[in-house]
Amino acid sequence: MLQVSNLEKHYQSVTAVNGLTFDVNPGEIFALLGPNGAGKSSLVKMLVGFTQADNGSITLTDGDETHDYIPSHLLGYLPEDRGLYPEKSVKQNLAFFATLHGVSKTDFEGRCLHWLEKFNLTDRIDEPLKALSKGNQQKVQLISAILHQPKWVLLDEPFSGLDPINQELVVTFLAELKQQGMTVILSAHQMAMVEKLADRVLLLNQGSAVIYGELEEILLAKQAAVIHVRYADQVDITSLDELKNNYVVETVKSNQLLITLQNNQTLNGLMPLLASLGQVVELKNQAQSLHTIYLNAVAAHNSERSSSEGSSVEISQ
Ligand SMILES: Nc1ncnc2c1ncn2[C@@H]1O[C@H](COP(=O)(O)OP(=O)(O)OP(=O)(O)O)[C@@H](O)[C@H]1O
Repeated sequence: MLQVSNLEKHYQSVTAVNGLTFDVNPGEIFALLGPNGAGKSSLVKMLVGFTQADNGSITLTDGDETHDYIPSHLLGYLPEDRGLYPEKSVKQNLAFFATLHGVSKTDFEGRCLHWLEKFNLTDRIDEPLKALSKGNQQKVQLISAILHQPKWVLLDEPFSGLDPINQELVVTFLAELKQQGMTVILSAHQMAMVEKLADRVLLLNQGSAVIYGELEEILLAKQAAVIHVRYADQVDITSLDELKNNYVVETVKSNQLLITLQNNQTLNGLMPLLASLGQVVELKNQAQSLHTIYLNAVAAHNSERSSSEGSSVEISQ
């Protein structure tokens, strides 16, 4: 288990990571999300021990041992700055990393062929890396990170630079790592991919946690809150004060409403009001994608931050 508590990282005047607390459970796929500059890479570098935290703690428990970062013998790492040997062949590159991690020759041969086939790269095995497209080089780098079958896999933006077909291959790749019992932490900007595979997510903004938890629960909570209603005929919400004054109602079309339930409001309370407006022919939850949830949460957090900064400026004046 990985436990992060009140972690902070400052660079001169910039607070890159601002008091983060979260856990990563063994065997799960954990996604770090957030806009550019949110602090993901700074966090990742502390998790792998490349930089020191200014405050707080990281505790990795592995059997009887504890570590204050993920040690290299337990880790498969795809760093933000990629680096392989362009003049060497695909196989030589992979063999180099496998040897570095003590993988036997027999294990290497089997795993190398297995993953190259999964990524449609089998026939490129003897070509120099520089002859491959950037996306294909990235796939080789991904393979190099996990050939030694580490317990923990940390991937900084594994989808970047890949076309949709190759992004899907990476989703399959990550699902297989999970199946093999590895714990995967990844940072990513591709919400559709994250939605397909993450068990839990941590959304960062300006170094702080904005959303943290089970992906399924996050999606369900948002889904339950927005109700789409379609009537047989057009309706006039101004005729019903109790609805328009107490609920957030948006008229989508003359016969369709979108209602966002606020704290403590329930469908039971809403139903009689909806029925009194006209004949309801369809009532459904409006699913929100992770993409929309992300955008709304970041926008709300930014406006909260700027209004609290604004008020503190007024006080200091
Ligand atoms: N070495 C550094 N020196 C000074 N500031 C830094 C350094 N590294 C990161 N920062 C700043 O810390 C903040 C967080 O950056 P970080 O790279 O961790 O974000 P990120 O979420 O990984 O962004 P991206 O999605 O663009 O990779 C940014 O404001 C960045 O400019």
